[in-house]
Amino acid sequence: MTDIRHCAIIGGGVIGGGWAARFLLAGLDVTVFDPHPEAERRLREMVALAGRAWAKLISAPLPPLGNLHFAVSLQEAVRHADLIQESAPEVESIKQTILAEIDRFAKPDALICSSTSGLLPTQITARMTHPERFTVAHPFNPVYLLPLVELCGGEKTSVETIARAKAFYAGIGMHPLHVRKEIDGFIADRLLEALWREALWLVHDGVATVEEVDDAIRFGAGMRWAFMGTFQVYRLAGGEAGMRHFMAQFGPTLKLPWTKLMDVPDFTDELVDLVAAQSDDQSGHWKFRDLEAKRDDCLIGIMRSLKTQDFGAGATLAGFEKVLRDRATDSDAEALRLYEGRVPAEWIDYNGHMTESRYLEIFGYTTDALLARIGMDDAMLAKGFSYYTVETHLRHLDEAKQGEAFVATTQLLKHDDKRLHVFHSLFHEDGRLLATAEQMLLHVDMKAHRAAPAAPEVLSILDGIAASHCTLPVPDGAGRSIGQR
Ligand SMILES: NC(=O)C1=CN([C@@H]2O[C@H](COP(=O)(O)OP(=O)(O)OC[C@H]3O[C@@H](n4cnc5c(N)ncnc54)[C@H](O)[C@@H]3O)[C@@H](O)[C@H]2O)C=CC1
Ligand SMILES: C[N+](C)(C)CC(=O)CC(=O)[O-]
Repeated sequence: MTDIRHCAIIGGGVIGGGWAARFLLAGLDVTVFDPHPEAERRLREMVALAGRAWAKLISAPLPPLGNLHFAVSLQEAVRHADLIQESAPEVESIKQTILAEIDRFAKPDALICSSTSGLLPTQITARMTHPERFTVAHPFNPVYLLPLVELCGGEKTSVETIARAKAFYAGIGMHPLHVRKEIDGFIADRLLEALWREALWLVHDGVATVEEVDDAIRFGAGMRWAFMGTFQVYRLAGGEAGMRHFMAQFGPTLKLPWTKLMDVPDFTDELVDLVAAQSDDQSGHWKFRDLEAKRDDCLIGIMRSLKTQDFGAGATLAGFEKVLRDRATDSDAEALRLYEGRVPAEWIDYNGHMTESRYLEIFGYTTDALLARIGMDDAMLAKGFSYYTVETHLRHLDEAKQGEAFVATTQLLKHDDKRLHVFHSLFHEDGRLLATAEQMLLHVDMKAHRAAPAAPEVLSILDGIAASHCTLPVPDGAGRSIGQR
């Protein structure tokens, strides 16, 4: 763990939102400045999406979520931050102004990073007084899932800054790649842009639709790129004779007019309309958030599978889970806070306090929140799978009055592929324990009307929660029956 605990994000769009989510999930506090009126809503939605993704991805105890705050000015956002992640629009003059302002208001020891996709660090830091503490930290969308972050310093960036940034990003589950030469586009976007150019030409020339271009990637090379990149893949394509044979055989084709390389198609209205219309044909039936969730689920599948191979991004994930396990102390582990609210007037009975059935109602909502947390979502229901509660032992311990606030927490006692044994606790806002409910749930195949093993992704989330909750003491009252002293 580094000394960085509080991060500021300037520009909370697609990338700033992704950073906010990754930082918060890693337990860091985050302050965001973005003048756009919709920025906070969009960013909070992204944090929710990322929380869902991490719950599915990571089988290790996560630290408590960091605190999220929206500042009304850049100065307010950066003044207490240990790290500032500039994620404003990709315009050199905007970045120069913002970085100069960050430099002016940040703490002297703050690390200043930019998410730029390809602008030169020396250029964008031209107006900073202390560019030695600056580095580009270029992420990939979705930032909360993809581990790569390219670090590229400018002429004045210090060696310590790069070392500090490397340690920080590695500590939040990323793979920092130091781009040692300052170049436009760094490494990854140079490659991505070459592919993007060729793709546009293929559509422009009527050779293929956007869908056909995507199919050419996703059913072939794209799958192997995910874990081997280009050089390792081509080494194997050279057969036993390896890279030398591959180069001898396919080197000459590079001279054939296969690619357009530096030619950029003009972004005429016709081309933009063509690409946009074909993209609508391909994906217009998807709601934006659903397509994001599908992308995330596919990435999670790839990363979890790579983890079993201890290879590429899977090895990074395994390393991060180890860090999380090592970092988790008994005091870090805590029951999940799943449901909170206030006692409404209609819940009050003739005794002047919350009536008994409402306790079970609250625990029912708590169970629903737990099921959502472990990935038992609408898609799972649509497939015909759910959890049913088969037993509850409810203890009424104290009373709550109208308007009083409460919070319900859950400790996972035990689980296997079909059973879920949980212990809910209901606390009054003043800290009094109001009630507990110990429940057994069964995973059910609703079409077959019988218990069935839960999906591996659900079980892996449960494994992650169990890894944390096994350090908690057995709650007082667990395993009790009526009349027992
Ligand atoms: N979208 C992508 O795929 C990737 C983008 N990047 C880089 O991340 C940076 C941000 O890009 P996106 O998030 O895609 O853009 P975006 O348009 O989604 O977000 C930019 C945000 O900056 C805010 N903003 C504008 N002026 C501001 C100011 N003066 N102060 C604070 N906030 C301001 C906007 O309101 C907006 O919410 C760019 O440098 C981009 O090159 C890096 C990797 C991938
Ligand atoms: C399009 N882009 C240049 C902003 C893309 C990136 O920088 C990285 C990514 O996520 O593809």
